Amino acid sequence: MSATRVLVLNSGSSSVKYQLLDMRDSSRLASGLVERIGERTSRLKHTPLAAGGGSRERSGPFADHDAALKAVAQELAGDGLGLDSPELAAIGHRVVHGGRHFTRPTVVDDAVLAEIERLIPVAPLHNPANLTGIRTAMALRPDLPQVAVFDTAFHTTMPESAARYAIDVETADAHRVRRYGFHGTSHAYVSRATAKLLGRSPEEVNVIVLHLGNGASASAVERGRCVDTSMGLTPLEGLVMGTRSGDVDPAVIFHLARVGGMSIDEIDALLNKKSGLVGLCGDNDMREIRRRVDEGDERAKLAFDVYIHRLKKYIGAYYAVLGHVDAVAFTAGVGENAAPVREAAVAGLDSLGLAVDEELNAVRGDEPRLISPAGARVAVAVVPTDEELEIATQTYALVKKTN
Ligand SMILES: Nc1ncnc2c1ncn2[C@@H]1O[C@H](COP(=O)(O)OP(=O)(O)O)[C@@H](O)[C@H]1O
Ligand SMILES: CC(=O)OP(=O)(O)O
Ligand SMILES: [Mg+2]
Repeated sequence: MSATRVLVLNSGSSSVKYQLLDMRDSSRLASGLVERIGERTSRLKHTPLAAGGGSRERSGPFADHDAALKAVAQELAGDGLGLDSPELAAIGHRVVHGGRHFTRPTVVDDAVLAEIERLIPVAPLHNPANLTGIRTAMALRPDLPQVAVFDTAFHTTMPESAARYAIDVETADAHRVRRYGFHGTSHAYVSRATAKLLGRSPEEVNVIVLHLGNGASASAVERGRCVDTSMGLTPLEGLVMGTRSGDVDPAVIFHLARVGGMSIDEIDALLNKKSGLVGLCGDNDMREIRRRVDEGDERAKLAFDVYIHRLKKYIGAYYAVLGHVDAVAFTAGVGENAAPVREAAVAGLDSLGLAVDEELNAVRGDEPRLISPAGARVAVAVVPTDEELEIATQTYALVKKTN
């Protein structure tokens, strides 16, 4: 096959991240981001890496994901990297919810589109954006394979004991209520990269991966296979996130409806958009929260403490699930950049063999690195995730196989 380039689209609820890669050496030709789609202040930042130039910014407004992607296509064309290029082999799409059906990357056809659409109620912030991304890309290049790479796929190996909620089996099955897990592309990539950092193969190690971005999730990876993860039916369960509550007693919902007089939609918006760090202190950016903590702000300290307490609980839980842990890996925006979060999350866990070396933890960089003291029983690592590279790799492998 002569075409060796893959365009990856990671469409979020209000953003699109993209990368164009040459899969001969996995090099990046261009990357970019459209933020705040649908708002008046939306903007596009495009970095043509192959051309060696700096980033270009373009302000919107981009009314929806369709408009945003058309603008991305124009930017790429401006660098001679347009979607009409014969060197483009496929377009890879992050799709957040694939249910139980999709366990591996899949070439999109009408049936696949229909299934992604059917799953919208369990990924209302994500799947609609993913669908628009696929449809717009299909319209621009109807001849190219469009490949869906699912956030849920890596977690389909979870045993029933971890995937089942303890609710009536018939009711759960009738409505496909179970724990699916998300961020799987990142958990897969980071657990493998962590094994590599340790000089071992993925099948030889047990890793706890902490993906701490705006959305956040933890996973327990046993010899390369996911055995538990913190997100559930939807990306709301588990850790404290930027705007999502993570775990709450389900009776909070009944209480807010019955006693608080709130509608289901209002409670949904509360838990998904007005909770987590933003609900606790008004900010969802960890940089800002740390700045406020350092100034003695009590609300910011409360938010930080609740965030860390939950994170620590999951580290302990997954330690128990795995029995033996070789490494704990921190990744995504918070995990890769926020040294105080990493330090606080493992503080006091020496008896589990977990500790962070203060100097190593303070080092910044883009490469996977150890931050535990020399000779520690469990490695603690910072392992930058690269969901776009992983999606491109899976996409290219699939189209090469089918061509
Ligand atoms: N230097 C930093 N220090 C602390 N936190 C950071 C830093 N840079 C980014 N973050 C955090 O990372 C978050 C974004 O993470 P990211 O993985 O890009 O999220 P998403 O993919 O969900 O948008 C920001 O909201 C912010 O809290
Ligand atoms: C599934 C999920 O939470 O994704 P994100 O972190 O991109 O919002
Ligand atoms: Mg992310």
